[in-house]
Amino acid sequence: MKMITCIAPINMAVIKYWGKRDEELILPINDSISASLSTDVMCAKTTIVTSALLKENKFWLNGQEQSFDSPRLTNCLRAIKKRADEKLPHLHWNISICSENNFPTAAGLASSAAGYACLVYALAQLYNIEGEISNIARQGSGSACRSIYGGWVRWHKGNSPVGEDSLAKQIVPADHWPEMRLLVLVVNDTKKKYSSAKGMAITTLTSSLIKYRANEIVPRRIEAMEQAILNKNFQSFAELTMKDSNSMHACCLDSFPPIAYMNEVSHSIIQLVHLYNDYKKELTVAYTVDAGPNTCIYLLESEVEDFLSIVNFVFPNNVDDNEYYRGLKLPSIRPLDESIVKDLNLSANKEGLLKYIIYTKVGEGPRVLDDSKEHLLQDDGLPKHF
Ligand SMILES: Nc1ncnc2c1ncn2[C@@H]1O[C@H](COP(=O)(O)OP(=O)(O)OP(=O)(O)O)[C@@H](O)[C@H]1O
Ligand SMILES: C[C@@](O)(CCOP(=O)(O)OP(=O)(O)O)CC(=O)O
Repeated sequence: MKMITCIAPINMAVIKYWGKRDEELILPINDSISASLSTDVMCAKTTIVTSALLKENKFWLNGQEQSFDSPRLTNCLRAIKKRADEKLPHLHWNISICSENNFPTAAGLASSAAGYACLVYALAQLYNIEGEISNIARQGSGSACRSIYGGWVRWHKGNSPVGEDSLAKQIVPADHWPEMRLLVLVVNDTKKKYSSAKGMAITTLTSSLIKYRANEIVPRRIEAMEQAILNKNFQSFAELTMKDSNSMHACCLDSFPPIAYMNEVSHSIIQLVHLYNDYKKELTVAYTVDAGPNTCIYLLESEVEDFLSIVNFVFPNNVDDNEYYRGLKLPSIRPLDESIVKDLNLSANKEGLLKYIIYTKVGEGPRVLDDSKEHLLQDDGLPKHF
């Protein structure tokens, strides 16, 4: 019997992956860049057990048994096993997988990225595989390849038709830009209508704008973004981040039928960011939105207090603070200055448009949890809480 438990981070893209050139192998039409986010705040956790006594392969996600036959899971498992030493006795035993996300699944918070990065990383440990595994995680979910590394990561789209060069590389580690923080403004954490996979398939098939984005816009923008990160140039980073998010959502709206992931709340957060940056006379906060209405704000630690007091004024809530503010410890949140309310002509929305706010930072890649108390499975391959 062998058992392994790992955790892996979600990541938040600043240059977005949107569109595939190969659906089955999950090969993208453009490079993308993201930051992996602290596993202390949000992570997927996966335990795998393999034993000669297991009668069949099993998979549980967030306490619910799932089919083991999903093509994405099968592809990852096949690709990993191909890299393992044929003589490993346990390579031919069945496996039990149990995974949990400590944040909402399939709600536009990159659960598939953390989930498949964790699965592939854990499988690689189980079968003693060394070296590049991001191109295997990619076959679970494209963005998962970036979660194989910590810090700032670039997914190179590659040119090979079979995808061996479509892999992620770390640009710089997590401690390169230690002041960088993220506020995830959770607008809606229910399951969305179009998964990223479905949405980007419609865009790739029907949008003419996406071709211009992939061939002209992103190739230029990606190099500028890499430089902005290397030089810790927040002005350039913020401009590129916001423009790229807008570009992805413009392509979604250019799809036929159009896909609208953002809602009115996302749009009013975006307007607020622009208003705030104009007021500060420089770009001090940057928004980015994935395939859902939740809006993520990249900002430096020194800006968190000011920006959050504005967000709280514009989006009042009556939720208990311990429930509303999640993640890292926030600086004290103070009421907004009357003068700013006047200068910016701010008005408060009705209560409850934001469900909660996650405060986090750039973090490390996947890792093994050695403590046996962390395992989600028992020796017999069944979940502990079954
Ligand atoms: N911990 C996990 N282990 C394995 N698979 C997972 C895990 N978490 C999520 N998944 C898979 O990812 C799917 C959700 O992916 P989807 O792209 O719809 O949402 P998301 O990743 O939360 O949002 P987005 O990618 O748009 O930010 C789940 O239905 C499941 O198949
Ligand atoms: C908007 C995005 O978050 C899209 C992520 O798409 P997925 O990686 O979830 O899609 P599949 O490859 O089909 O699983 C942008 C990004 O993370 O780059």
